Amino acid sequence: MKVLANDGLDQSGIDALTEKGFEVITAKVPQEFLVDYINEHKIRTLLVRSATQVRKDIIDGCPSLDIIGRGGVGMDNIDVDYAREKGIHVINTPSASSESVAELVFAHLFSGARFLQDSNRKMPLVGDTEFAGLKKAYAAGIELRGKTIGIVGMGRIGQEVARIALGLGMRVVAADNNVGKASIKVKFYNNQFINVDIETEPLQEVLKHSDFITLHVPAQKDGYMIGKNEFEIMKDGVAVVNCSRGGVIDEAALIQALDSGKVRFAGLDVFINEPTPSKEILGHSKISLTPHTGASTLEAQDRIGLSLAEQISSILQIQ
Ligand SMILES: O=C(O)[C@H](O)COP(=O)(O)O
Repeated sequence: MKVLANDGLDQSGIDALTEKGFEVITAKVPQEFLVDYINEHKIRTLLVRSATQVRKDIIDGCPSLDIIGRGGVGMDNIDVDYAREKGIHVINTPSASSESVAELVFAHLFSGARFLQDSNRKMPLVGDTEFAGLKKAYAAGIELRGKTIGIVGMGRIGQEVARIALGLGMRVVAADNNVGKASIKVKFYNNQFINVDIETEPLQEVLKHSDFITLHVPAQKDGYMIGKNEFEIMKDGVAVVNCSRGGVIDEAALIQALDSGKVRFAGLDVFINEPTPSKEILGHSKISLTPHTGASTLEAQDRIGLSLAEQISSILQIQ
């Protein structure tokens, strides 16, 4: 029983699968050779992250496949319905990375609020006499405490963001077409639990009233969710973070809003044309940028590996 983990797999998953008798191959097979590789090696389970595309050509070309597994949440790189129609099991790990993605949201928020991305870029480049100038340029930082964070998408990650925000003393507002009221349980260090009910509001209201906006929605099929019109209704000096999918924000409109000062800063873990961001995004002093690493923590990948191994064993009924 061969498993090809084409975008890698944490050792936890490799060990758990090997223990059950699977042979786990972690070769990174280029997209164009994937069909031949899977057939030649009689692969029955294909595991991917977001890099490998599992489209109709792979599904039709590889009749040996029983399972397609996504180590992560978003399955926009897999033709899920088509694969299921063909009788292939398609699985993912929806809850394994929520904490890690939510923490990255705050890494971007703190970075932008205190100009870390710009000082990291500039300090190695300036001479002694210019440091004072930089200090002045970075003097107008802002605090998160007491500010309003607007969470767009109150799924697992959105709720984890809310938990951290409440712990930081932020006011939380949220929009979600599917969740009317999110009940969040917050645990504090003294082991006290507090239940907080967050009623969702229409997107426009959240955009209007938030100091910070963070997006937790799937890849958009019908154009940008946040474009010129949406930036216009936001507060002056708002900050926007996107750790969901590239293409949710219109990047040209974002650059314009940053340059005009409408948007104070942006944090982007995802962007159009991944893995290569546009020059404008890459060099912008007001953008804190990461290369789609929301789920890339030791803890999240460990949980993802274990979850995939458990699901595969259970589907194939291996005790
Ligand atoms: O959908 C996800 O789980 C994230 O976007 C993570 O993607 P990655 O596994 O490619 O890091």
